[in-house]
Formats: sequence, C-alpha cells, structure tokens
Amino acid sequence: MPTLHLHNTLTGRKDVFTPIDPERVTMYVCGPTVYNYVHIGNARPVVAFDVLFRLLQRLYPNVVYARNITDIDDKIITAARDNGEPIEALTGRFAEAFADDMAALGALPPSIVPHATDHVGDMVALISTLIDKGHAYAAEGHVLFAVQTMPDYGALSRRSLDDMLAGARVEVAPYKRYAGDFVLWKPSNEDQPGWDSPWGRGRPGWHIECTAMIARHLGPLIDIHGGGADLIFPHHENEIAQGSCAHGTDYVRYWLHNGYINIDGEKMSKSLGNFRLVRDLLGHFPGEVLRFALLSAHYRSPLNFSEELLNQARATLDGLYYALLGRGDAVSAEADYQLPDDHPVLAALCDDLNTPEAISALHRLASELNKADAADKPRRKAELLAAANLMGLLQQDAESWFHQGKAGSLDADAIEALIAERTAAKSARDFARADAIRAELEAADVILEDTREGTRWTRK
Ligand SMILES: Nc1ncnc2c1ncn2[C@@H]1O[C@H](COP(=O)(O)OP(=O)(O)OP(=O)(O)O)[C@@H](O)[C@H]1O
Ligand SMILES: [Zn+2]
Repeated sequence: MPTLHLHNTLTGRKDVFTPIDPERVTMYVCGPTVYNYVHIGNARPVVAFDVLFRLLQRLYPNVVYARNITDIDDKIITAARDNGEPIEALTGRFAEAFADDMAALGALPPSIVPHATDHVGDMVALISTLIDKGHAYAAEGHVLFAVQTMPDYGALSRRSLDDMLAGARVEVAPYKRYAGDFVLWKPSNEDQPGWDSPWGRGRPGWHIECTAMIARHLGPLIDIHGGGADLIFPHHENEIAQGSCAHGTDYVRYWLHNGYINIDGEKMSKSLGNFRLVRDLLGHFPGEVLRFALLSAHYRSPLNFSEELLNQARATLDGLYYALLGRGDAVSAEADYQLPDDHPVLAALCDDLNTPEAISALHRLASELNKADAADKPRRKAELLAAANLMGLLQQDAESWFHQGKAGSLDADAIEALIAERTAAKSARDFARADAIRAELEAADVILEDTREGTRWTRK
C-alpha cells in the first residue's frame, strides 16, 4: 500500500499517516453555520477534504467522515429575526442549499452529517464532565472553560496565553475568572432559543458543539480533523482543550488546514463583502469547473480567485474531456481496471494531497490516450477515468460535457472568438486544444470548414 503523508498543523511538518484503527479511519471537518448561502472560499475545505475522503477510501476498507451543520448560533438568531421566520425554517433551507451546492461541486456526502441542535444533551453532559474534572466553572448563567488549568493550551496555534490576550478579541466579562477563558454555555433570554440545563435555560458555545458531536459519532480520539486556517485559533485550540481535558486523550492525531481563497490578495469573506456565492457561479459555470479551479492549487497554498481562473479551468477540462470523446467502447475495460498502487496520480495525492501534480499526471495520460492505437485506447481511457475519479473529476459522459448549456446558445461573437482561439492554438501546435474547440462548436451545432482564406463557419 502507498504511504500517505499529511501536513499536520500540530507538528508543523509532513507526517506519515498511521491510523489508530486501520479498520475504522475517522475524520471530521467543521461544517457551515447555516444562515446564508456559501461562497467559493467556504467550498475550498469541502472540496479539499472530499479528495482526502476519496483517497482514504482507496487506502482503507472503512472510513467514517463526519461534517457537521451548525444550526444554533447568534448570527442565525439575528438572521431569522430579520426575516421574520422561525429558526428551523431558516436553518433547514440553508442546510439544504449547502448540500445541493456541494453536490454540484462533486463532493460526496459525508458518512454522517450531525446537526448541533440534535446534540445539546451530549454538550450538557460534556460540560458537566469538564466542571467535575476542575477544567470549567459556572458563573452568572454561563459556563467557562478555565484555560489556565490546561498546561498545553496554545500548542496548536503556538501561542502563549500572553500572546492570545494581546492579539485576540477576547471579551473581558465580569463573570470570567481569567480574560482568556472561553464560553461553553451561555444564558438565553425569553426571545432567544434555549435548552434547560443545570446552569439554567441557555444555549451552547460554538466550540463545544464540534467536540460533543465528535465524541458521539467518532470517539474520544480521532485520526483527522480539518477546516480552514482561520479556525486554528480559537476554534480548534478550544476544541483540543475541551476534548483532551474531558476524555484524557490527545483528541485528534492529525490536524489539517486549508489556505484561503483570496480576491485581489485579500481573504474572501462575508464581512469584507468581497465574496462570490457558489450558487451564483453555478449559473455561469458547470460545477466541475469550480471544482477543478479549487484543485488547481495545493490546498495549503493561497489561491487567487478570478474569472480568468475559471475560464482556464474550463479550457483545461475541455482538453481532458476531448481525450475521452467517442470511446464509449471502454466501458468493460473500465469495470475491470484497478489503479495500481504505484500510479503517479495516487503517488501525488499521497504526498499531502498534491493536486497540481496529480492534474499534471492526468494531462500526460490524456496526451498518451490521444496518440494511442485504437486497440490500446479502452485500457488507457479506463486508466484516465480511474485516476481522475480519485479527485472526483472527469466522471461525466464526454459528449454531454460538450453539450451542456451550449446547444444553439453561442452568438456570432462567441463563435468568432472560439475560432480565433482555435487558430491560435493550431499555430502554437496545441492540437488537443484546437480539436476540443472544434468539438465544442460542433456540440453547439456550428460546422467549421478550414480554407486557404481562413476558417468559415455555418450553423447546422
Ligand atoms: N476565503 C476562504 N478561503 C478558504 N476557506 C475559507 C474561506 N473563508 C472561510 N473558509 C472556511 O470555510 C468554512 C466555513 O466557515 P464559516 O462558516 O465560519 O465561514 P465564515 O468564517 O463565516 O466566512 P467568512 O470568513 O466569509 O465570514 C471554514 O472551514 C472556514 O475556514
Ligand atoms: Zn468545529
């Protein structure tokens, strides 16, 4: 079996991945707070960890992947009030929209999608354990985690308590014994949703939600925990404090964090208003184009988002799908094909999910496929499909790829532009691209004729 290396935020280096129990590999990724539609930055952890989920399933017989839905939060309460609708109606709608958007990006459904509001009993029990063990205290309807009771607090983000107090927006509240203590439980007034607890009617803090759902569904110690780099502090630091102090374990073996999707060098975020919703982008680009764009950079590197990035992704996919056109004869070869353990695409992904390298390997496979003898094509097509499937790419029928959203929809300017691009591709000897453009035009019922005076076109 190939060796999987993963960059672990806890150790600061690429470590060899060794599961606690190879018969049941466990992974958790923090999911969305469901009060609006997600932007393409929020989609990055979903797509990156979907590739890891696919890879782990290739390597191990049983992988349990949980990604939660945060359906209780102050932003949710505010949004529901602003809309004048019940909280459950709002969260139900946006949880469903999230599932649809992520399916459009080709992300597999996780094994478990726990909702925070279904686990409040588990959270109350966990908080009680932390109080019993002397790591938490109740004060004025709140329960706080006492960070000074944990010697290793700050190990993940490599911050001392002094750094945290200086650098972070910690709330100095009268009920806190120490300014860095964080909330496990807070009181709800009559207008706010709440649950009965030993500390009065209230609701959980955000960090305890993930720790309780992990313990319930995956166990007291899990293999992999992922999320965006903005979650390292305080969210994941606080999860470690809760989980390790309650269970007496290390809580998580491998911490993985994705880099940011940026716009003009700045993190895409709701607060800055520089975001593009997945839902809107899907009106202009197939989901696979968005997925490919997200995978075109290594998951830990920053990736600048632009229209150009998406156009590039579409053109590259055109070239790869072109290699798969008209070769439906490979169906039986495909069913029999097993990706070998030393396959270059598998090797690239096992190197901390090196998707740019894996995509280069797909290009090499496609160009060999374009040049191969007819007899050899079915096996090569099966290989390209199996390798791409590890990244959730190229799984559509190639003919339909070129037909989608195109038929009759190209105006004369768009046709002329594609013809100019094809002429340029031919003079650059990029024949695969040139042929892909011809196929794209054919799919839109445009016939090309190359003459000495240039390329003429007619509609079928
Ligand atoms: N620009 C980005 N690039 C990559 N990942 C991101 C980006 N913005 C948010 N994420 C990730 O998306 C996931 C969902 O996060 P969350 O719902 O907290 O988004 P958010 O922080 O509300 O978004 P925003 O930063 O836009 O306010 C988290 O794993 C977070 O790290
Ligand atoms: Zn979380």
